[in-house]
Amino acid sequence: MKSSQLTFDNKIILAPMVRVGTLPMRLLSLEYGADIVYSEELIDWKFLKSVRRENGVLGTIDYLDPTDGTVIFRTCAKEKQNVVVQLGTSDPDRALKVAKLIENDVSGIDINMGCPKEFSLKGGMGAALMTQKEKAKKILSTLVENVKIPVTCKIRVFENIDDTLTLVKELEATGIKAIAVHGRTKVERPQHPNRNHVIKKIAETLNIPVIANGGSREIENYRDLFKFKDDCGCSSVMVARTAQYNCSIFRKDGMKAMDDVIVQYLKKCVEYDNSPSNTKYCVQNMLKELQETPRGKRFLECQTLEQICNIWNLGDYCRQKQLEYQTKGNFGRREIMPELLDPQRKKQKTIFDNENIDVCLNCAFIRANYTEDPKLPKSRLMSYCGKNKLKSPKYKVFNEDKLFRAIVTIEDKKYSSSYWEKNKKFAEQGAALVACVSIGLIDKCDLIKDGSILE
Ligand SMILES: Cc1cc2nc3c(=O)[nH]c(=O)nc-3n(C[C@H](O)[C@H](O)[C@H](O)COP(=O)(O)O)c2cc1C
Repeated sequence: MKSSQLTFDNKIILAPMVRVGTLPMRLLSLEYGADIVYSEELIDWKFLKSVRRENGVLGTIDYLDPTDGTVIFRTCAKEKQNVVVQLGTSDPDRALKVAKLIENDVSGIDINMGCPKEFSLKGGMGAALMTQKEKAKKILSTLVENVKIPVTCKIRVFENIDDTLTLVKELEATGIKAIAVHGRTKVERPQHPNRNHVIKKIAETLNIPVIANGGSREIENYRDLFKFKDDCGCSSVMVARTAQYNCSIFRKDGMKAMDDVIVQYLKKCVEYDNSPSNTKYCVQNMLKELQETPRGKRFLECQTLEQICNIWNLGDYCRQKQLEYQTKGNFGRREIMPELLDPQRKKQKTIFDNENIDVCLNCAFIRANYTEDPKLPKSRLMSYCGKNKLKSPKYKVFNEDKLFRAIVTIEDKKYSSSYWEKNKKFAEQGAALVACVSIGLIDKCDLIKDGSILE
């Protein structure tokens, strides 16, 4: 219904940020006080090949890559009224197909017209659209005419104010509900001053809400958000980098300490089974130079959500939650749904399944747990075989999507870890670890304590 549609005046908004604007960050920003949260930029063709699934265990709606089950976009009811998906596109028809796919799950669609990255420009997306006005207008008008949720776009500015004003007037005429303006040109970087006066001119010229962006350098606390937006003559403000470092910037009552924010963020990551790599990336952004401290270095070694949580004393919370989810059913990120597998991957999975593994544990190899080489699982296994006059262990490595799993064979018995490692060496160590536990060279309880065993 029109009356319940998202509006864009007097709003404080989390800006679209690749890898940062995933579900846990969006939900936490809303909890702290953001009015609207934008997703990271999602490329149209990735969305188009995705499959929509309602995840009953997590209570989310997932758009999954059918070839490997990875999450392209995850959303949930808690953000439904406030989330805008940002699309990277160069084609009205593709953009419309995506919009129709997602229009019942989100509250708005934004078109990225400001990204200056080579990948976007070469694909005719992002800032390339600012110089291909007809195409830009066609994308926006196609969406406005055919989808029931508001459409917005996010641009940068031209060197010349008049060119910028001509562009925004034409974009406004397509029927978009708001326009976010990052006050730098395509070639300018964060160290260049933001052209607040140009944003102001745009706000004076247009009738739709103009969302001021680009002010992170001048935004250190909640009050600064308002100073920046007033300086730009806008009623709404969108913030990226300041929120990337500490999303409690949205709190009226002042910012929270970094560790408090990390704890709240990690809880959301566990609750919504965010991928360890994405979680790690976002926490790294919050830690900044603190990554160099002993705690930061321990954090950098982490490979699983549980290991990351341990550092902020949330290990028990993480284990409990994961157990709860496991008993409810399949919620795993990398659990591949057989019906979605393409024929090539089906073949690979079958090959792995047919290996008839004798002992399999979900066991991650954590390099930091082994200070001396002779203590490494592979070395231990090798010396065990030598002492007992057995043939040397034989390793077979499997590779899927830049992730690795190995099987080690000792005396015709096959051992493997079901955890996919980031490289071949780690995969072999993981398989050796399983063999060591099974043979009794390493105590399973120790592995549970140090976070290597994940179930
Ligand atoms: C890590 C990161 C990722 C970003 N990803 C996107 C994106 O996906 N789409 C987009 O339109 N802008 C993206 N931006 C640009 C921001 O949305 C914003 O326009 C810019 O950082 C200026 O705002 P700020 O001064 O508040 O940081 C990104 C910026 C950062 C720092």
